[in-house]
Amino acid sequence: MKKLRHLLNTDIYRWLKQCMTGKWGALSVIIILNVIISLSGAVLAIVSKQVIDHAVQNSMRVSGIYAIAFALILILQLALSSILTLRTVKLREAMNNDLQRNFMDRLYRAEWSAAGKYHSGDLLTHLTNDVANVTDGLVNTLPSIISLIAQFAAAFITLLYFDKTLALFAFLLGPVSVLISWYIGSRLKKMQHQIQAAESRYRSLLHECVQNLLIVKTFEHEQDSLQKVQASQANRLFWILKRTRFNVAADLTMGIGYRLGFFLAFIWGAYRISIGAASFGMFTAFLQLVGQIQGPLEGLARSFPVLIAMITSAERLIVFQKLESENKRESLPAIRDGISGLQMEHVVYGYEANKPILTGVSLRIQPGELIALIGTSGEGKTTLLRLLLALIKPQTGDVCIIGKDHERISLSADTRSYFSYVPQGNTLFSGTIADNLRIGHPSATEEEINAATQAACARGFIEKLPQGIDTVIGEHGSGLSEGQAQRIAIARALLRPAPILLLDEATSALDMDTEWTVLQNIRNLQPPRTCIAITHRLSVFDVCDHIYRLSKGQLLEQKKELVTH
Ligand SMILES: Nc1ncnc2c1ncn2[C@@H]1O[C@H](COP(=O)(O)OP(=O)(O)OP(=O)(O)O)[C@@H](O)[C@H]1O
Repeated sequence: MKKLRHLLNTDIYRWLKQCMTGKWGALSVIIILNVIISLSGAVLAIVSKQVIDHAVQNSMRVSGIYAIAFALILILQLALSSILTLRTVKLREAMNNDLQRNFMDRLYRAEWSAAGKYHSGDLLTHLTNDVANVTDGLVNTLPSIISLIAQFAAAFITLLYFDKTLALFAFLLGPVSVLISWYIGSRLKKMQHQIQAAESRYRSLLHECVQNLLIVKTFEHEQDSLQKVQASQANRLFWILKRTRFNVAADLTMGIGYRLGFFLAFIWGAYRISIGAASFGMFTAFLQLVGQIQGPLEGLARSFPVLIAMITSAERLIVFQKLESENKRESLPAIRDGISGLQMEHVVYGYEANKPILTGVSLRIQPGELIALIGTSGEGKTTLLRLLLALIKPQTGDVCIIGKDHERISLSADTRSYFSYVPQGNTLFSGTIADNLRIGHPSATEEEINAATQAACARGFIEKLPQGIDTVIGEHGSGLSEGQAQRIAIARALLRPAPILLLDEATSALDMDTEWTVLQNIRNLQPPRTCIAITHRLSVFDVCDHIYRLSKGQLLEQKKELVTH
């Protein structure tokens, strides 16, 4: 009973129905085409009986007319099959794209801390395998099940008309098939979850190996890495083979049953001819119809694993639908373009309960000030920026933006539009330098781009590149030096029309003079921007208005003279 309830989980069906919104028409056409093609099989059996019986009775003209009808049905079947293929591919691709877009949308809307728990390889498995399983189930398997049922019903009724005993015998196979399929289904579902989990682990590993190619090579880690891949492949193979063995055993059991049924029907038909109870035409129609009853039953049993894969994948995708959303309103607050300050009061935050990283941080930054944030590694400097970006929320305390007229705006996903951010590490996309810069401001003019690259000390080296700003760079800025990539990331942040700039060791790869010039340029921006720069360099302190040190979860202002000497 519990298994039954699990298989009939209404959440899944509600979600699948939602996936089909706007596509019922296209799916209906596919179902109708499938049903027509299936039913034409029963018509073909009746027509073939007429062709043979009239030929045996020497009425060749009537037999010929039926033969033409037979040929026309075959042509119709071919034509409808081609249309069906085209329609199915179109709907499948549309569904695939919608589901993938919807998944990405959920991911972007979800709380950063919740979405960040997933490995990128796992997310890719959801985006590809699970989405493909759901589309395949809805677009291919579902219409095929309906047409198989129609085919079964039509063949059964026709057979009932010709021979009641055989029809009832064939019908008995129905409930038996359903029971066997149900048993197979409930066992397969568990295996399918294991397979998808193994697939996710495998992809995650491959993804990391490819991303860290440089580390693997320079640490001569090739053999270890390949061994890890092999172990993960073995685990994945174990589950795939387990499922395949189970499927083969189930197929074999059913196959033997169906072939035995066909054999008995054959003997029965031969016996009926021998006693003169059936014609030769009836005998051929007979065998076709028995095939058309058993075929659907076999087909239905084969559809079961695909349906189970669809349900399992739907369950995995639904988990993402339930990730907490950020509640973004997407309206731009009024003072976004003005100068803003910041205030933090007694902020406490920890990623895990009872393990606070920030234990009572208070800070006030006046509009237009440039603040240096220092502290030993792991003290929580990046965490503080994440709080400002509302990627995480303080457990207690208050953080707000102070507007030009001293109005307070509490932080939320919406106030992210007040901030521009340069995170640690290389965060460039593959594409041209211009594409990367326009992430900061999609409609930026050439003058704005020039001003931003100039302020970030990036204009000089960009102009020396043969393609200039249209130079194509690789993944994570490959083709550029670390310092050049950092300057493009800073220019991208400067282009964003946001009053507060957050720099997380954004100048760490620059030489001291360039770093100093970049910060000085930021200081001289018009309109001025409030800026927090996390840095470990003493040289930049004289550009800053204040220096704060994060230590043991508390923020303390440092005198410049004390830090620099
Ligand atoms: N997503 C996360 N989940 C759990 N713990 C985290 C997470 N990110 C950081 N931490 C932990 O929080 C603490 C502060 O990390 P944070 O990155 O803020 O330090 P930091 O001062 O910026 O360090 P660094 O100077 O090395 O960049 C560290 O102990 C780190 O292990």
